[in-house]
Amino acid sequence: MRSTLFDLEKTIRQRRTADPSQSYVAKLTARGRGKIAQKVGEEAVETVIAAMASDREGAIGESADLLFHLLVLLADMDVPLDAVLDELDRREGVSGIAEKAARQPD
Ligand SMILES: N=c1c2ncn([C@@H]3O[C@H](COP(=O)(O)OP(=O)(O)OP(=O)(O)O)[C@@H](O)[C@H]3O)c2ncn1[C@@H]1O[C@H](COP(=O)(O)O)[C@@H](O)[C@H]1O
Repeated sequence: MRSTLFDLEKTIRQRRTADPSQSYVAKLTARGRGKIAQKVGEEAVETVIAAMASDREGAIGESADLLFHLLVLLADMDVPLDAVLDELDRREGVSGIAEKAARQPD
């Protein structure tokens, strides 16, 4: 899983400067960060809609679209996927309930 995402991250970084008529990544990148962010939002909503319809295949496809567009956005911000995975590693074993309680002692 990690290598699939890393391979895709590498491809996306290479394709950013390709010919926009030949590359979706280049075309979307040329439209600006706002458009990339909008696509991430759209794919997130489509994933939620598929989940709420108990559409398993739909949720898989929309989740792939979401991860892909998130990687395009991270590349545009020059944030390496490694940084996001490191953050998840940092959180490993820390219960979300305990973490929230530590943040909000009341
Ligand atoms: N994983 C993907 C991937 N997932 C989804 N998509 C594209 O994302 C687009 C989303 O389509 P939409 O209809 O939602 O969006 P749109 O119509 O283009 O845009 P709007 O109408 O919303 O403005 C489709 O064109 C999909 O083909 C992807 N395009 C590329 N990749 C990967 O990125 C690599 C590089 O792609 P290119 O940059 O096109 O060479 C490919 O080899 C793949 O590995």
